[in-house]
This record gives sequence, structure tokens and C-alpha cells, in this order.
Amino acid sequence: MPSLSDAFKSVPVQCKEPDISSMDEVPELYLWPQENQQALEENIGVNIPVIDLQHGVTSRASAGSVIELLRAAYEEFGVFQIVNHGVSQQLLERVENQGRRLFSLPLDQKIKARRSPDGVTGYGMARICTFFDRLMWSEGFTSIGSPLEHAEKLWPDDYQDFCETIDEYDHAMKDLASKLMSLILESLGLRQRDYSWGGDNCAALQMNHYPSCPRPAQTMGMAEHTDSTFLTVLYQGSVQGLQIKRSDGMWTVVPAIPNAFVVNAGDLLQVLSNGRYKSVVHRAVNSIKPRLSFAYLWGPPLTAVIEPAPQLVDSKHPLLYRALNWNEYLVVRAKHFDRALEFFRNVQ
Ligand SMILES: O=C(O)CCC(=O)C(=O)O
Ligand SMILES: [Fe+2]
Repeated sequence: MPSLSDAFKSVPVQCKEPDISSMDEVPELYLWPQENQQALEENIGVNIPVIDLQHGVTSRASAGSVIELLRAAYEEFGVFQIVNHGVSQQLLERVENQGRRLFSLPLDQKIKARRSPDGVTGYGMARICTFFDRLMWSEGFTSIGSPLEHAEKLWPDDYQDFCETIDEYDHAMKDLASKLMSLILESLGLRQRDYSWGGDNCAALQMNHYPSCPRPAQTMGMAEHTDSTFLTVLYQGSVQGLQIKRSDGMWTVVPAIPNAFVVNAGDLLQVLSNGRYKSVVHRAVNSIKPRLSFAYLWGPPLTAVIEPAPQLVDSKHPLLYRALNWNEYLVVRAKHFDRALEFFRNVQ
């Protein structure tokens, strides 16, 4: 049975670890062309929906309105935010503190837990860095399940707090992601029982740090991309930075709401929904303030067959994709990045 870590073995990536936390000047390689920094004034009046999950998840009585809001949000934007999701503020604060603790270590220490070129977990620059000729003003740490293997290298005598917090968060995210998936399936008129896949769903936790940047308007925190998941549950704390690209090509800010999560539709949801919910193109920009974000990247068991739901295919909605599994999708994606879905287009 392949694991999430195996999917990237075929396309090794060597990104130079950034040493940007201590820089007062922005080196040339971190300066992005100006067309990337399109002004955002045009966004005013565009509101990414915020859904209150309190009743939606726990009581059938009010689920209808949550489902309708969710459907409208995914049809228009491919993203929504949730509040009253059941994850405690205290846990979010603990995760943020551990994130701060990790990224404030000296680079020499952080690279002891560096991601190997053919690996997924550990410390380093976002894997997508190889697809761009400029460097991103950010650093990251990825874990799949327990982060113990890396935490022991970061803090040989003091890794327990980190591991306990990340384990707890991982469990909370796992529960939340599967509840969200149930709501998404319902919003598409699909039955939950057809999508249990008889195995554990796979997921990774991606912690991102965007250090304070002296020239935020000329740099890029994380370049535009879609997530290769079913859905991504993102906590962006109190510093704004996430933007989504709308279907008209304009960038829109996703406001930082205290204790809210952003829920992105990913590439696999685009496949399963036969293109009805498009995976959202997004990026993160820098600011003078340091910023942390935590992306829980959630998908199916790696070898489960994912295909457009037959109920969503008819003469007006022809079959857009052939069947695939997450493992083969990740392999193609690691090589072809934003063109990966094209390789799975259904050809009549
Ligand atoms: O930091 C953010 O807001 C976005 C992070 C992200 O898109 C990712 O980790 O995939
Ligand atoms: Fe992302």
C-alpha cells in the first residue's frame, strides 16, 4: 500500500532552504514581476461566504441552509470560511505557539529536520518552488500524522509539547474534514455511503511561516496554485495574506477572521463533482507583519478510485475526467503542476 510520502519519490525536488528571517534587504531572487502584484481595490464588495457550522453539523433541522450556502460558495468561489466549527480557540493558540516556536529556531537547527529531496515531510521551502524562477518569501514544515521523527531532531530534549499539540490538532482536523466532506457530498446530492472507500483518508499538515518582509509589495509568500486535495482546511490566524483568484481573473482577499477556518475546494473535488466545484486558485502575499498559516490537506485513501459522480454526468454535463487515484494524481502533479488535471481529461 503506497503512503502519501511515496507519491513524491518519482520527482525529487531540491529547494534551497531560505534564510530570510534575518534579512533586512530583499535579494534580487525574491523580487517578483509587478504583474503579480495586481492592486486589490477591485475586490471591494466581493464577500467570501462565512458559514456558521454550529447547527449545520450537529442538527439536521438547520442543515438545509448550511448546505445551500456551501453550494453557492463553491459554485461561485471554490472557497468559504467557517465559524463555530467546534475546534477550541485554546487549541488554535497552542498550535500557533508551537508554529512560532519552530520557525524561530536558528536555520542551522531547522535544517536538521529538512525534507529530503524525494520526501514530503519535514522543514523546507514549499515544494512548488521548482515551478517558479523567483523564490518565495516563506518557509514551511510538513507532517503526516505524528511529527515525532522531525521534532526529535529540532528539540532533542524537549519535543513532547510540539508532538502532543500537533497530534491533537491533526485529530481535530481529521474529524472536521470528514464532517465538511459529508456536507459537500450532500450539497452535490450525493450519498455519504458511496464515498467511504473502506480505508483511512490520507492527509498532511502544512505549517507555513511568512517572515516579516521589508518589501511586501515586491515579493510573493506562496505563489498561485491549487491544492491537490478534496478539500483543505486552512487556519490563517489574525494576519491577512491569503488571496483567491476569481473566475474573472481578479484576485480577492480572504479576510482573516478570528478563530475561523478557510475551506478550499481542491483538485480531487473538481474531478468528483465533474467540474461543478472548481478547485480554487490561491496564493499568499507577504506583509510587514510575520504571518503563520496551517493548511490541513485532506484527501481519500491513496489508492481509492476517484471519478466524476455518475449522478453529475448527463447530456448537458458530459464526463470531464477519467477515473484516477490520489497516488497517480500526485505523481503527475509533482511533474506537471498546474497542468496535471489536463492529463486526466476524458477524451471521447
Ligand atoms: O498561507 C496561506 O494562506 C496559504 C497556504 C497554502 O495555500 C498552502 O499551504 O497550500
Ligand atoms: Fe494551498
